[in-house]
Amino acid sequence: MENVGSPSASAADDGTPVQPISTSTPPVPSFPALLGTTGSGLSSSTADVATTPSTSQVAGSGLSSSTADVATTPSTSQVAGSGFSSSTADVATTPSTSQVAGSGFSSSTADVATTPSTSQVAGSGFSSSTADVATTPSTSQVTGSGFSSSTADVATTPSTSQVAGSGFSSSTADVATTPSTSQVAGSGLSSSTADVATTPSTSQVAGSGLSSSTADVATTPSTSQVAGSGFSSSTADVATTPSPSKVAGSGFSSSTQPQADVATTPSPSKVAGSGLSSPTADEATVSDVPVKRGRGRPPAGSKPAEFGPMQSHVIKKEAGEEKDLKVEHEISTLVVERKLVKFTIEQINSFIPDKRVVGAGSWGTVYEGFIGGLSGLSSDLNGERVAVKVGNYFCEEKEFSTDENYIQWKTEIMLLSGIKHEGVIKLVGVCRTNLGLYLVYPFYERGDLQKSIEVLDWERALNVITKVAEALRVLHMRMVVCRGLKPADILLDQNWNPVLTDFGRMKMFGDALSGSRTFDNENFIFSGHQDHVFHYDYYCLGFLMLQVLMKEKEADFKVTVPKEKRIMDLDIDSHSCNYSSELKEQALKLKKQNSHVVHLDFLKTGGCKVIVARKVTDLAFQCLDKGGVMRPTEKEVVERLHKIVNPPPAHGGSSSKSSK
Ligand SMILES: Nc1ncnc2c1ncn2[C@@H]1O[C@H](COP(=O)(O)OP(=O)(O)OP(=O)(O)O)[C@@H](O)[C@H]1O
Repeated sequence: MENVGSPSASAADDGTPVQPISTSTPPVPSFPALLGTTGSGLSSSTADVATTPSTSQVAGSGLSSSTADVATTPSTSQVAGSGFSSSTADVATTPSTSQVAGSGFSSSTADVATTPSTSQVAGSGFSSSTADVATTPSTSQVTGSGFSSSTADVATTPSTSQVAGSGFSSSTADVATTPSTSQVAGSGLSSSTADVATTPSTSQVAGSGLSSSTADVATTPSTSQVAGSGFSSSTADVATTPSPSKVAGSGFSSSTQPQADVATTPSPSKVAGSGLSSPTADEATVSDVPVKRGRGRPPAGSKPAEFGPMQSHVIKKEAGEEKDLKVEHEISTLVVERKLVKFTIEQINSFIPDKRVVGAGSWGTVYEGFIGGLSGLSSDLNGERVAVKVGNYFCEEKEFSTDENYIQWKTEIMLLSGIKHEGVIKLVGVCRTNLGLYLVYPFYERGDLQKSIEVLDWERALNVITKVAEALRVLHMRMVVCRGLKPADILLDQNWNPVLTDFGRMKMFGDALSGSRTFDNENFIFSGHQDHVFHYDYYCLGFLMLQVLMKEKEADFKVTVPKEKRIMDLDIDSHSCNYSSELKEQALKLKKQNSHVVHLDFLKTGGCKVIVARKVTDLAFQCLDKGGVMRPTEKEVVERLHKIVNPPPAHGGSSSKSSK
């Protein structure tokens, strides 16, 4: 595959500002003038009240789908190589265009868009562009291999995201009145996020590296640039002037105003040669983790973790051995940027004096705890019941920064501190010592869904399914994939509302598919291609739905359900739903395994009507469609569940909860 575009700025060594990456748009892939389908694949085009064509084309193998409601111009979707191209527009007055030239996935969605929402992939990769109430385009382009995502809500100007080489570029804006721009020219990650930004939040990588720019209520740009290889991060809250951060050579540059509420001057940070620059408004916080270089004995006065149950697992290392500069920077940056509470090991131990274990997994052990009246902690934490997750051990042979436990710990922190949603667990705080990694969350007394799956009544069961689907959609909008959602990863609050937990295994888009789920995934993962990781989550959701409907703790459904506990026996053969032959085969296989679809309890206790149970079952099976053709979109899954939970009034009356 050809990478079009190259870094337009080279490493400077004299401290001069980094040249911005050329904003010229990568060439639009040319497509054969095809109408309909030429290779194998599906081409579907649907329009309601469309005054111009809704065009959908497939040249190689793949799926091209184009849907328009009240579109006055075409909603165009094209696939030239193998891949998936989807273009959806509601009340769009200009085209919503989505194109794939190589293999990949290109999705363009616009609601009430008055200009195009454009999404293009030229090489292999993923390009997604979503706009709600956008008055100008929300553009997302990948030319080489990589990922480019651009999302705008109520954007009045474009939210642009571009990848020219291989890499990841994400640009998100809420109520942005000017562009939120994110660009990668070489390989690397460039992420730009703005909430209520009135000017651009710009993030650019020219060489390889990471450039991240985040602004909340910023009235001027929050700029972050990397020209050579390195890391550049710029964060501002209620900033009225720029928080620029630049790296020209290789190195690290961080500019943050973490404790300034209304910062009126820039917090600039620049590295021209190689090295570290972090002149922030809060340097004490950045440097409060002592930086150790090389090997050495533990510093005088340092205490080992008191963790009784953990001691046997911990491979003791000389303190300082693993504390390389990179790890320190990573942690310091995370703690400061994400405004995390960093607990000491003494505090962690005081939270869990009796070490009561409530759960365990492959990463660690979870203890029930309580934050007592500790000085030095904010008052809203005192008195909170918490769960403390303790990493199992570090592997001595590995370099610390590449240790899988450490990577999962960091992933969990990065993802959880970046996503605030009622369906996603909150991170209360973190702790790291030479011997242990710790994560602190609110405590969920009802525990995980696996423990409670048998006692859920119908209404709660439907509520769990719907809220998990909503949370999954939110994760996907942030480009996070679960990679193996299962009941043990869903905690239930006092009101039986679910929250997703266990984010260590989740990934930002771009990693190979893996997960702890064992069922059938070798069949499902058609090619191991990155496009499918999002679909895989919905496959898992389908499975989870069946587990809830059948009150099955186990994922493989091989357990034989006693006859008296059997459920409504779905007559799959004569069933009127639109199962594909492959899906029907799968449903029949499940049926043969004595697995039926809705647990008898639900019907017996007057919990649900057969017709409603069937609707949920249909949806679950469609999520399970291996071929992916029948699988509903994320939006559709959530909308259909909402309609099931709260159906529209039959005769113009008010909507009522009649899902029973
Ligand atoms: N906040 C919490 N409140 C109550 N119980 C919890 C909480 N967090 C986790 N648990 C319990 O601990 C169990 C293990 O937690 P978790 O799945 O996060 O660990 P893990 O080591 O990351 O697991 P995995 O092997 O799936 O990666 C959960 O299934 C749940 O029963």
